[in-house]
Amino acid sequence: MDRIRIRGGRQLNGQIRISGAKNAALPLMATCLLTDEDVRLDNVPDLADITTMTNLLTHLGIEVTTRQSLKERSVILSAKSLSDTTAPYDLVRKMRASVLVLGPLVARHRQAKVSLPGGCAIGTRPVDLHIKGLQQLGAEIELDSGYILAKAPNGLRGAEVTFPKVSVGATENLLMAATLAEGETHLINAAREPEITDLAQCLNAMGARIEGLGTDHLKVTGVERLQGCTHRVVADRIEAGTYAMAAAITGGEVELVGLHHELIGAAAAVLTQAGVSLSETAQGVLVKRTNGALTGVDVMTEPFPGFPTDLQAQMMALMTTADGASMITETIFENRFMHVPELARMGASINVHGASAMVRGVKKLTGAPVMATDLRASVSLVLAGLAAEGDTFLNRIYHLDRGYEKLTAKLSNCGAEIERLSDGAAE
Ligand SMILES: CC(=O)N[C@H]1[C@@H](OP(=O)(O)OP(=O)(O)OC[C@H]2O[C@@H](n3ccc(=O)[nH]c3=O)[C@H](O)[C@@H]2O)O[C@H](CO)[C@@H](O)[C@@H]1O
Ligand SMILES: C=C(OP(=O)(O)O)C(=O)O
Repeated sequence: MDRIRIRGGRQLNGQIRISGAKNAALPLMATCLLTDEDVRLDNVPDLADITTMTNLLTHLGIEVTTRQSLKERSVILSAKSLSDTTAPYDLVRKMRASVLVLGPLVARHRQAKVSLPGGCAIGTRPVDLHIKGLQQLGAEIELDSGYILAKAPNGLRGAEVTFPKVSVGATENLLMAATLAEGETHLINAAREPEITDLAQCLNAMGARIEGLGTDHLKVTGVERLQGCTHRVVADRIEAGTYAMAAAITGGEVELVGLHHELIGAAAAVLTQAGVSLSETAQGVLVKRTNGALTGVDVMTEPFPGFPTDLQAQMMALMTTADGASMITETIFENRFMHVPELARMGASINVHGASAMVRGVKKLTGAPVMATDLRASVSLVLAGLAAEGDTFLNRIYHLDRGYEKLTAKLSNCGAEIERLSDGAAE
């Protein structure tokens, strides 16, 4: 199994091009199930999760063509006919976002059989809100042998769906399904993440009628059919936030290219408080420490526009060497502190009490062999390794391949000493 070796202590200086967002590209790929015309997506990141979604769509009978130019990758998806409406366990278990085919399949093809995704390292992650919402749109749903069996023989019909809890995935599934439902659908207490706005913009370009973009009340007037379109995937604000924190933890200066300042949102406000300056440039955002030192700040994860849970682990890594203490509270997932014991092995001082972690800044971290069980926890250990004295060896790096395109190249182009070691390479 591959590992990453990081020799810490190098400042990051230079430019990093921000890729298209994984969490936008995945639901966008599922939109092809809503039309028999081609959906072309530009700025699609080259990631393991995109390959998993490609494999799932191919399994369903979609023709997927990938075009790679010097700068970026495009994917053309054609769902002229489907050979299957089943998303099997073996594909769904690899990636929870596979459940996003449920809404589009039942809306256009009037039936779907999708494996229940099950829990994962960060929490139990049920899909009850997806199921209840689709039932409110008229789908008949049963659970059988680990599968969601959904049908809507006469098509879906619009309804008012109030989510009891904000869910990104449930909002996306319902939004896609509602585009082809008869009549009006109101999604109330909908998630407002920029990736949802990106999805709604793509659906509108396909002929959907969605209003209220960027708000927690999406109104969808169903249409009979959707057409193809070309859409550019929004930049990855989580990747950008991660590299902003990498620049800050090493005391360097990095320009994040291809990113609008507003997209970083609450993370930018927290970073500013911690002593990191983010200024707009012609090409993106320049990140550096404001006055040399980092200051401990309290952070609580929340649905957008709050501080994203997908940056919590990286923020914690940043706080390990800040002056003073920082209280980090995770409110979205019940088990998203797996990075804590590994950061502690590198010399961090962190105490967890329930959903909060108290981080007391230390003078330095030291390199160590570490591993993590999810994507963001893994990358937080990369950040710690960049700042640590000595060598860090990161194991189980397949998690990183799910969400960080060209991670080692992007960091080493900015002066990091980081390399991927193939199985058997000497330490
Ligand atoms: C592919 C993708 O975009 N993944 C993101 C998406 O995941 P995902 O869409 O799975 O996350 P949700 O927003 O749905 O989950 C938020 C919370 O709601 C709970 N919940 C969710 C659905 C449901 O039916 N019932 C229920 O109880 C979850 O367990 C969790 O505690 O949003 C998360 C929260 O910003 C991010 O961390 C993930 O990176
Ligand atoms: C939790 C994440 O992804 P997923 O929802 O695909 O597990 C993530 O991107 O941090």
